[in-house]
Amino acid sequence: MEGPHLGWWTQFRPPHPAPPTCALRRARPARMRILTAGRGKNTSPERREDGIDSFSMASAATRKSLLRARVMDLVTSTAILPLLLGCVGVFSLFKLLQWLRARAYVRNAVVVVTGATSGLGRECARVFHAAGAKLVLCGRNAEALEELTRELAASQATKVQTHKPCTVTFDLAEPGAIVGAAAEILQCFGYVDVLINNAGISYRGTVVDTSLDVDKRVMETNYFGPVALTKALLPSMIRRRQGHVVAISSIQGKISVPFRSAYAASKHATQAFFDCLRAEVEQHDIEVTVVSPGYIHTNLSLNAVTADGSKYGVMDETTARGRSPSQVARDVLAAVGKKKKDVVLADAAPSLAVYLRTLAPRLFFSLMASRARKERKPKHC
Ligand SMILES: NC(=O)C1=CN([C@@H]2O[C@H](COP(=O)(O)OP(=O)(O)OC[C@H]3O[C@@H](n4cnc5c(N)ncnc54)[C@H](OP(=O)(O)O)[C@@H]3O)[C@@H](O)[C@H]2O)C=CC1
Ligand SMILES: CCCCCCCCCCCCCCCC(=O)OCC(=O)COP(=O)(O)O
Repeated sequence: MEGPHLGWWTQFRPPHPAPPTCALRRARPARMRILTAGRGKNTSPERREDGIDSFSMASAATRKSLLRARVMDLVTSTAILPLLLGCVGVFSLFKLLQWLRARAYVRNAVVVVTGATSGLGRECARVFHAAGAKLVLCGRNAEALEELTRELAASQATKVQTHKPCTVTFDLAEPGAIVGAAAEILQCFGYVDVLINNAGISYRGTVVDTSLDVDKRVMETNYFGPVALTKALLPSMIRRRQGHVVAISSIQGKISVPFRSAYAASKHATQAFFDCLRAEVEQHDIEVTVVSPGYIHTNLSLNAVTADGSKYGVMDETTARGRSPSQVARDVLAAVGKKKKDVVLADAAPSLAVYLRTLAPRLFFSLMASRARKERKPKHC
């Protein structure tokens, strides 16, 4: 007998419902087995007490559905496992091919890294060198560049053939230095395959207190310098119909947080410029990748400038708790190898904040205002 609570749907039940497959029947919870006991006695394929197999008693239609159920059982028990293993195999093969292609892309490629003397730039130099790239290391400090070159030349923990890097010393914030530096870069190996615009400087201060010179300095280093260098190297890439420009931006190129006006503005400008460039140079087969990391454990906060242009000189907790620069450098290598166009390398909250800024701007702005109120109290403002 059916319980009253089961009654309403039974009138829609087909006259000869297909019995559940073995797998399903096994999975059916005990409560349901009790509720359905006594129902559909004629259609149950189980052996009754009098020993008569209900299969042999069933009508033609029921037999057909029983047969279908048994075939399904067979298919699921025999085909699903090989099918699953096949999918895993194809996926692994695809990933392996992708990895091999990415590795081949950077092997023997001429890769320019700006800001190679510290943090993410130095780690990029290490991972691209180990991947077989011909490096042009750029920075302001010639001695630090030479030291890194010696370190890389001495390192042998790689199976691919490595190359001795070339170094070029210049200041990205000096507009007059860029054209000469680009010529020097081109002289190193004769051409450039990948330009990684990594060098940058951060900032701490209020808009009200910050001198315009500081805004300009941050923009020169983070925006106009990389833009000038890219423009200087682009014609040779276009001539060869080959090249890849990478901009190390920041999650602050997508969202703006208080007391970072100059830095966030420079990174937003970077995102915009390189997005435009990507669209324009696609016809010349040139790739553009914008990378937007969250906090990385580097010297960025130590080297940041403040409202009056002096050095901030503090290792912020957020920076100290940031991702390891070597991991981020490996992610940059992977992004370049896969010719990714836009990559965010940040934790969940900043990544979600990017969507919040677009989908619920009022909420995002009030969160930022409350962040400003909290941060204003203890320090630097
Ligand atoms: N650390 C972080 O939390 C994050 C960093 N980023 C970005 O990563 C990039 C690398 O920064 P990171 O490694 O963290 O910081 P670091 O301060 O450790 O390194 C910055 C590098 O940029 C170089 N640089 C600074 N100013 C100039 C200049 N005027 N001309 C030439 N080179 C210059 C520095 O050279 P020098 O040694 O001579 O000072 C140094 O090599 C930056 O673009 C930064 O905005 C993005 C998101 C998060
Ligand atoms: C739907 C839920 C969404 C939750 C979102 C809550 C809002 C969270 C705000 C997060 C702000 C994150 C700021 C991240 C800043 C950052 O990672 O910057 C990277 C840098 O470039 C570091 O530079 P800095 O000089 O500022 O150290």
